[in-house]
Amino acid sequence: MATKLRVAFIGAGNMAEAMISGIVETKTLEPEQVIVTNRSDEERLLELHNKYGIQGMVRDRFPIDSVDVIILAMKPKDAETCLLSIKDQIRPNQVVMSVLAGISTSFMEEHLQADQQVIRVMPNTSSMIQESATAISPGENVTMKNVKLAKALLKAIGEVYVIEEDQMDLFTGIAGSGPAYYYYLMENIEKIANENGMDPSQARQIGAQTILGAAKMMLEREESPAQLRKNITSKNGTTASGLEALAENGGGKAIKAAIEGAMNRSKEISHQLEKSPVHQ
Ligand SMILES: NC(=O)C1=CN([C@@H]2O[C@H](COP(=O)(O)OP(=O)(O)OC[C@H]3O[C@@H](n4cnc5c(N)ncnc54)[C@H](O)[C@@H]3O)[C@@H](O)[C@H]2O)C=CC1
Ligand SMILES: O=C(O)[C@@H]1CCC=N1
Repeated sequence: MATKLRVAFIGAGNMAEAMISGIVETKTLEPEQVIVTNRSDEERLLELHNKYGIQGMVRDRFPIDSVDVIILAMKPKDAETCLLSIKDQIRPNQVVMSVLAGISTSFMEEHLQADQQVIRVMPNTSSMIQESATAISPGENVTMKNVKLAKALLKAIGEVYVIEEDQMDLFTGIAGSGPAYYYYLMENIEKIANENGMDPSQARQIGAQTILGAAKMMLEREESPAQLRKNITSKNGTTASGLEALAENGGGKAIKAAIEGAMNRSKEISHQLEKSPVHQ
């Protein structure tokens, strides 16, 4: 990683913090190489400065020319205004990365200068502990050198996959939103454990270790998930009963609906923005 590289986050919410935490804690960048901005919430900027040592400043005071990489981390609905506000201030050799759900590289390119280098990124909040599954799709003008730079930067927050942009909505449904499904599963495990007399914090440890073990098996073993499942399932045993109940209660259907729901929302955000008056 270039030692002098300077990176600015526009947007100081949960996702920006999760990424900053990974980048600073792994020492991929020194805190003074990272700037975070928002519109006006100085208290939040001070909080991030105190936690990570990075520089915080409100958007109007931020000298955008002073950074090499700009990471857009506001809500998708605020993207268009933000892109138009930076359009005339940025140079072609600055890279604009966006972590926004549903914001395509062509949308960014159309709202910036014609030759602007842009990269669409989809991380998740496990960035905070350097365990994100992050996808990137480079825009048309980005150089290979800057794709490599983006990969190196994002490696600080977990695993990085370069994917075709037409897979980005699906990736968002599986991985960007994905941690929430496992947290929801865990909330329910804790609830059931509590109803059956187990301390919720102990249930959380046990449930999380079980998810972690299964995740590691899928990453480290060659068997398919179906085979790994079969290996646990004794005839007339407990797992068979559990899986039967899961199927009878629409387990597979629920997982499909969740991923498709998130994927379709990502597509919908793109379509809504493309139809917006400023865009036309
Ligand atoms: N939270 C998550 O798990 C993930 C979020 N994302 C994407 O990250 C983006 C941000 O999400 P969160 O951090 O959860 O939202 P958030 O609501 O916590 O943070 C958004 C931030 O953007 C700031 N902001 C809005 N407009 C601005 C502007 N014009 N200039 C400067 N700052 C501005 C707000 O003040 C706020 O600090 C979203 O677009 C979302 O799609 C992507 C992957 C995962
Ligand atoms: O809920 C959202 O829209 C964002 C994008 C992926 C995760 N959180």
